[in-house]
Amino acid sequence: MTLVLGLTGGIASGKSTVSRWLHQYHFPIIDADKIARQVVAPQTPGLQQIVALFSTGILTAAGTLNRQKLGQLVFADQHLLAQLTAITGPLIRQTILQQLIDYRRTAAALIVLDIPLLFESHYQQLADLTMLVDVSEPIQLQRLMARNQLSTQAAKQRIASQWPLSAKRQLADVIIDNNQTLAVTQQQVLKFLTQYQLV
Ligand SMILES: CC(C)(COP(=O)(O)OP(=O)(O)OC[C@H]1O[C@@H](n2cnc3c(N)ncnc32)[C@H](O)[C@@H]1O)[C@@H](O)C(=O)NCCC(=O)NCCS
Ligand SMILES: Nc1ncnc2c1ncn2[C@@H]1O[C@H](COP(=O)(O)OP(=O)(O)OP(=O)(O)O)[C@@H](O)[C@H]1O
Repeated sequence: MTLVLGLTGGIASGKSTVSRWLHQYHFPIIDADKIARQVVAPQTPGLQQIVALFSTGILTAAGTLNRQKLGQLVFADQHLLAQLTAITGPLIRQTILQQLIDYRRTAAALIVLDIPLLFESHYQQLADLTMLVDVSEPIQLQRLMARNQLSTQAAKQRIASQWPLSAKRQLADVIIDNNQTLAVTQQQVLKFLTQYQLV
């Protein structure tokens, strides 16, 4: 029996951190951010569509997508973000669905869907259970600014481009509180795995 876990959070709330721990137990991870990078790799239809929308100025000298520049543009303009997501969203969904089929065939006890926009894009329908990696807004802001070297305004714009964590809290089955140390968070993940007899 396979349990499909929809893992989500807000930007910089700690999804990748929790996902890395789950991967240490050899559970397969379907990583939407990683897939989002694959579907816009050089020579893909995804990258061609982005160039058609933003011009070749959105490429690096090496011909790859300039992610930093694109992030600066789209997170400052909701309309542009919607246009980008209209290109990447269907490509990401197709890959997620295929990976889910492939991993189901391996009869893994747990498959993790690590998807930032799990609720916004209705991916929770694919999951048996949803888990939210939760943080308070001041801590989220602080960690995001530190990790991405962003100003307060730019970090706030990125947070505002997603549903607030307060809304996601109402929908999640399991909430992991990531406001404290990594060790405290890890304990909660272990408790979950034990409760579901996955370790
Ligand atoms: C804008 C881009 C180029 C910025 O790249 P960058 O390497 O700086 O960030 P990265 O991809 O690692 O994303 C970091 C975080 O931003 C947030 N984020 C990314 N895309 C979106 C989006 N469309 N809407 C809201 N938040 C988003 C997520 O929390 C994600 O974990 C990139 O995020 C992107 O291509 N986004 C569109 C694809 C997408 O929708 N991804 C979400 C997968 S569900
Ligand atoms: N409990 C914690 N204590 C201190 N720092 C933490 C903690 N949890 C995560 N971090 C740090 O906060 C940042 C965000 O964490 P992480 O990258 O796991 O978030 P994420 O939700 O995957 O982000 P994104 O949505 O942007 O991909 C990272 O720099 C990480 O090292």
